[in-house]
Amino acid sequence: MHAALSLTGLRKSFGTSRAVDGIDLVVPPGAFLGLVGQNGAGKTTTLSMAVGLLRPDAGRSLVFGHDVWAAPDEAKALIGVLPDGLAMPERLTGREVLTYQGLLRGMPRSMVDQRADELLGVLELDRAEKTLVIEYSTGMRKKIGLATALLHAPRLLVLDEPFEAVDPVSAATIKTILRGFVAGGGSIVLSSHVMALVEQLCDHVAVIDRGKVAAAGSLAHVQDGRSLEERFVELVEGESAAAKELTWLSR
Ligand SMILES: Nc1ncnc2c1ncn2[C@@H]1O[C@H](COP(=O)(O)OP(=O)(O)OP(=O)(O)O)[C@@H](O)[C@H]1O
Repeated sequence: MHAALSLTGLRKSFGTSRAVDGIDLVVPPGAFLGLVGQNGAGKTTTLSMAVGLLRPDAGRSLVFGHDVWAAPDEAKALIGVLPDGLAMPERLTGREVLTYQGLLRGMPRSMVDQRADELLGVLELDRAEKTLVIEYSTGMRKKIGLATALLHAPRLLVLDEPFEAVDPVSAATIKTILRGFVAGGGSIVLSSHVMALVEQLCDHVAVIDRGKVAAAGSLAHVQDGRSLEERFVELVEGESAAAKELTWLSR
């Protein structure tokens, strides 16, 4: 059986700075993997290359065995993506965004309408009916982005910080949707800075540090008997930085 996602030797430099430095990662089918790492570690760059939004300098990304660059139609039909800093058609309403995306994917209009109704309802995007995306809050943009990623019922979801700026009620809804997606046989890769959330939701973890995989595997394997936060700090050697103080703030 093919892996849901298989990354081999992914590399990307921006100018002289190497953002991703040889990432190898396998996401088994049915896995819910949390990708964690410090700011600038290379998570977004890795995920963008994994889904075919950014061309790597070297390496491959296979989605259920389909190369995202050599066989983009097959690969992209299987993935739903919530990219970082989502570029959206700003002058459309939330419903129009879903209709546009659904029709672009070749879905029948009746199916697009029915799923859009359900997604807007479940994600409580009531205002989305009439409000243009340009007027959305950050959290609403995340939610309509997630709805877009789910619309065509993909087999793999790749979500860049899906809970960022989302209120607790909506976060609970999103967690339920994602758990249901995995229970139904789907696979998920999500990036997050919130270790508690990764521990709560994910069964696999990959820790990225300075463009490389510092640790990857089942949650229990990576935790190695400690909390994910403790293990993370240890792996990325961030303890000394975390302990630094601004002495001039003390009175
Ligand atoms: N388009 C770009 N041009 C130049 N440098 C970039 C570009 N995109 C990313 N970088 C650099 O690549 C490195 C990795 O960035 P990336 O956004 O992948 O990190 P990240 O782990 O997602 O960080 P964060 O947690 O802060 O979102 C950083 O040093 C960043 O400055």
